[in-house]
Amino acid sequence: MKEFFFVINPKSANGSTAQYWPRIKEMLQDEKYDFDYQLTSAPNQADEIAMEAIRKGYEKIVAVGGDGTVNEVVNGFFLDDGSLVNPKAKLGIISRGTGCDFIRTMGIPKDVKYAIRALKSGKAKPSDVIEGEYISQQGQKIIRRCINISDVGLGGFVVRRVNHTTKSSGGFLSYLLGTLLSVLKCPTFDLEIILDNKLFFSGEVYLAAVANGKYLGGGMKLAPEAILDDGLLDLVLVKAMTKPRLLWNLRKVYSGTHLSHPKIAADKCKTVTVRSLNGDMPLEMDGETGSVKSINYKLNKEKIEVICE
Ligand SMILES: Nc1ncnc2c1ncn2[C@@H]1O[C@H](COP(=O)(O)OP(=O)(O)OP(=O)(O)O)[C@@H](O)[C@H]1O
Repeated sequence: MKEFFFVINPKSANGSTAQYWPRIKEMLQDEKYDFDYQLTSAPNQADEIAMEAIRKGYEKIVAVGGDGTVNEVVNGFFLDDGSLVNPKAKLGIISRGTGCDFIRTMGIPKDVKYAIRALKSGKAKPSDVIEGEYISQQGQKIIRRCINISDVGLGGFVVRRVNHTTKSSGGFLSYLLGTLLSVLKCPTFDLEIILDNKLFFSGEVYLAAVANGKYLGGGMKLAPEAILDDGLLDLVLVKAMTKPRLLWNLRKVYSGTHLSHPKIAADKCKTVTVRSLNGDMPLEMDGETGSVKSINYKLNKEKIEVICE
């Protein structure tokens, strides 16, 4: 059995990974890596590919793509009941996305050459995994896991917009522009937020985020106090305020200095329920979007080991 299995999303980084993968493969061969690999041929396939590789016995599964690919591969590590397919399996990341937000908190190099070297370090750190449970628009109960951040409201609005652009100006600018335009259009949402079974807030908000990592949107430090393996969820609420005020305060989110703002609330907890009091709200989980009326968050019962420097 080879040491590594790479799952590559050729469509990531604006489609450029398709051309760049042969170069990565060459670098891996030069560094004498022992590996097999598979490219995805459609969306939402990376989780199945990762799970099959783990079942075959590979213990180092490396996602090559953006936050969406990392999300899918993470989902491939877990059975429906939240237990690991193989507790010895570890996640590696070669980031080829535009957002690249999870690796910022984990400290995985963005530069492919260094990311490849980090895979050899043999070091790994545990990360919590967020579990979101909701009813799909088709009426099915869905359990989806995410490793970085999930949010309802403005975040889903932004990601939907950005995912429909080419993202050719890079993550920072694409998400900044997407956020500015979305703020102008996005309404507030009348929500009820329940933390550890107690009502935390009820009223109009732009965004309710549940975080494990600190960053989203190509470098916005939305949850500066989030710690990857503390066994807690970080809730960040952006309550209703005027749009000029929201735009003005956006700069503070990049430096993570927004938590003291009177219209921001943040807390740590074990479980969060976000319930809309008027219709569906946009949902985002690690950059993948949907639409829900209510969602329950908790931490998955098992952590995932992530290979890092
Ligand atoms: N072969 C494929 N063809 C079309 N889409 C794919 C394929 N493989 C994966 N996808 C989809 O591509 C989307 C984007 O992937 P990903 O998020 O990894 O890249 P990105 O958008 O460039 O990065 P980021 O989310 O960090 O900005 C995901 O929704 C994924 O399901």
